[in-house]
Amino acid sequence: MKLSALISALPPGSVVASQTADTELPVTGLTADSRMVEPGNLFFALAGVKTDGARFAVQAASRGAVAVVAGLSSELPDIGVPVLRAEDPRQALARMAAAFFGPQPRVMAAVTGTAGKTSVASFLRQIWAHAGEQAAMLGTTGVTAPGRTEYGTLTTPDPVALHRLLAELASEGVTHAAMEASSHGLDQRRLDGVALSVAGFTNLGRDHMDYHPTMDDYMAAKMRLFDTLLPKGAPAVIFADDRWSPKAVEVAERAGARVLTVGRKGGFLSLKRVEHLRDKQIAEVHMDGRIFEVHLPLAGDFQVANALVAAGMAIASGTSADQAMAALDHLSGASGRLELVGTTSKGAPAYVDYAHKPEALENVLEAVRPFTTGRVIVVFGCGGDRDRGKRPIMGEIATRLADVVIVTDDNPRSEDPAAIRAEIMAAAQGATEIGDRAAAIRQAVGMLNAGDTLIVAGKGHEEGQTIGEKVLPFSDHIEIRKALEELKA
Ligand SMILES: CC(=O)N[C@H]1[C@@H](OP(=O)(O)OP(=O)(O)OC[C@H]2O[C@@H](n3ccc(=O)[nH]c3=O)[C@H](O)[C@@H]2O)O[C@H](CO)[C@@H](O)[C@@H]1O[C@H](C)C(=O)N[C@@H](C)C(=O)N[C@H](CCC(=O)O)C(=O)O
Ligand SMILES: Nc1ncnc2c1ncn2[C@@H]1O[C@H](COP(=O)(O)OP(=O)(O)OP(=O)(O)O)[C@@H](O)[C@H]1O
Ligand SMILES: N[C@H](CCC[C@H](N)C(=O)O)C(=O)O
Ligand SMILES: [Mg+2]
Repeated sequence: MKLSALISALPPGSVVASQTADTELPVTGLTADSRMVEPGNLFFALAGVKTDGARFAVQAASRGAVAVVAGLSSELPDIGVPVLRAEDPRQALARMAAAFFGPQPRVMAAVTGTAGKTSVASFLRQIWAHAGEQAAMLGTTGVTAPGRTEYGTLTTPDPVALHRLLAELASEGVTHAAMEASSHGLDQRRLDGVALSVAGFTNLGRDHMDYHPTMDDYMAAKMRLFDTLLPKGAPAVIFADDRWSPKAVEVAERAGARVLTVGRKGGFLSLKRVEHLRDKQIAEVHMDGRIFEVHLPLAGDFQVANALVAAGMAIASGTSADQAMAALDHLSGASGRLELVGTTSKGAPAYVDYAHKPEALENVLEAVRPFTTGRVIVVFGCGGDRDRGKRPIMGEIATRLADVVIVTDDNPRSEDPAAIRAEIMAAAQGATEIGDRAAAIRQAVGMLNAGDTLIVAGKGHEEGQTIGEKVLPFSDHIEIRKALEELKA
């Protein structure tokens, strides 16, 4: 593709080429990482959290970059290749990547919120598939599409990886794709080239306070999905019962979206009654004067919320209400989201859950209480090199809502694991500290009596424990199963 074709994918004037630039040059690929530049690539010099890509423009040029895109005030040495100046180089990258790779599934849906994104994206894919569509999802757990499942690393991939993937999916016949929009992804313009048909919002709680200076800034990043990325008049499906819902509705309405609210206070899908059983819930949902009885085969109040957001997004994107509602009776939970891994011979269940932030932990502990006649036992830790402020908050929540709390390690990364545990323990009166996560799980499983429930929180679907630079194989599922077997032996 010619450089001129990529430039014309952007709004006029948003990128300016130096006079010497030959815009008829062919571009062989796009990248923001100088180490990945191949001859003929267009290199994007982006200012990042750790460093500034401008420092690597020389390396990019020497590896054969055909031109460099940089910010208006970014200081570049003379690198001997044409420079394009962009007002918003991250947005230029996203839009050019979309133009470079071409096709996307016809119906693209994105969901944002602090908790529930993976679950909603997974449910939406399942509803579409149930309705006979070729459907995919991409997010924290990787990519799931007809004939492919791949483990991923980022919740929202960078634009180049994202658009390469969307083009592949489209060429494989996928017509519907649900993706997660993380606040990092939205803030860093990773989704700015996606042609959205529908967007969703679940809730807002404390997360990533190491990256976003305030809650308002965090909310504003999430709201880019509605006020910048969603085309005017397109549907915005918003969970109505969260503290931040009114704000989300206001932003989406102001941006000209067709706002559809779901939940107890929802106007589009209105939740009237929920009956909680141990591993299923029966919900009565009203829509347009019609009454649907949903038998959701999942535990946890929050899964009803996620199912309603997903159903709302499916209906808003063309699935019939009958098909969407019927599909809810057949949903499987996303891997590691309040997932029942096994039970003891006395019938006590052991769940794996991905709660790694305060509200999620609160929700999951509250969700199991109604069907726990004995004790709620929780094993959890907090990740290193991530928001430190959440550690004591999670310690307090665990001791308030569980009967037995075991504090352990969860991806200490470059930090001292004992110091992380100490920050949690400071607010977790009466908790036990066992650093070795496998030993913590074994101890918790060994304690289970009839009527008790175990929650192992924080790692969900993860398959490794990151200690320093190393990722050691680790799975909560495997450790729970091992401990249950030892108990039965
Ligand atoms: C903090 C953060 O979000 N960082 C992301 C960001 O990196 P950055 O631009 O800030 O990188 P940087 O290291 O400062 O470097 C600046 C620029 O110089 C370039 N560079 C750097 C070194 C070099 O030798 N040559 C070179 O060209 C880099 O490629 C980059 O373009 O942009 C990169 C490209 O898209 C991402 O890979 C990277 O994600 C890192 C790996 C990461 O861990 N991100 C996490 C926090 C994240 O994004 N999480 C969210 C949310 C998860 C959730 O829901 O909880 C997600 O969507 O996964
Ligand atoms: N609607 C919800 N409200 C509150 N908590 C929820 C909700 N949905 C899920 N959770 C909790 O959050 C955890 C993560 O859920 P999920 O993976 O669906 O969210 P996510 O937004 O994708 O999270 P992440 O940003 O970490 O990828 C679950 O294991 C559960 O504990
Ligand atoms: N996407 C999240 C996942 C956190 C999962 C938890 N196990 C941890 O390591 O903190 C993050 O990178 O902040
Ligand atoms: Mg997720």
